[in-house]
Amino acid sequence: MSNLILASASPRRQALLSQLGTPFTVLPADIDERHDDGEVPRDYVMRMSRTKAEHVAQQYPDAWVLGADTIVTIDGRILGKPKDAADAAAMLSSLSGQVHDVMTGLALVQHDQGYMALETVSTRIYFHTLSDADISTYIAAKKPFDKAGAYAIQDQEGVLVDRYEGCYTNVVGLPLQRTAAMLRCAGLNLGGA
Ligand SMILES: Cc1cn([C@H]2C[C@H](O)[C@@H](COP(=O)(O)OP(=O)(O)OP(=O)(O)O)O2)c(=O)[nH]c1=O
Repeated sequence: MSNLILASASPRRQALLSQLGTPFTVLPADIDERHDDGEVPRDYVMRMSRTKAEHVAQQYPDAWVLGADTIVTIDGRILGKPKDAADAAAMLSSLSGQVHDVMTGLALVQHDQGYMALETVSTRIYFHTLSDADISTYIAAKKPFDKAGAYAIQDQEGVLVDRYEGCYTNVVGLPLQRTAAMLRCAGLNLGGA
């Protein structure tokens, strides 16, 4: 067991964290991801990332545990992963021609030392205007059911996202520069990063 644990089932987060060069173990945290009524997006992603990290840290109190949660937010609403194709179509049509933010919460926890660091990172996304046919073609081809907001910036060949401002890796699920800074602050060595 490595001293650093990524509390995530996301293959994208695992691939991104590997780029920092520090060894880690993956242990997904199966938690309830429903949001509370009236909970603002920033509070929600912080609560989710903290809950994922703490869930694993309780079992491994001497390990450093990193949890993350990514959502799409538009007009104060939270879009998580779509339930089905109809939900995905409704999400993509609400994003069509609009500007939204992708927000990731990050939590680094170490129980034995009582350590907890929380961060949020936001990236602004400008979407193209999409027709109903664009939306159904995208959903049928890409099946984006495991993605917040029903799309993946890394898997859309420019048909959805016109441009973005801010951190790209944040949209894919793990803002790398901020994650590296958090790990460094906690005294964790990063191999060459
Ligand atoms: C908007 C967007 C989201 N996503 C992904 C990132 C996250 O993996 C996912 C949001 O779901 P999350 O609940 O943040 O993460 P997860 O369920 O994949 O993994 P875990 O909870 O175990 O850590 O959407 C993309 O890959 N590309 C994108 O463009």
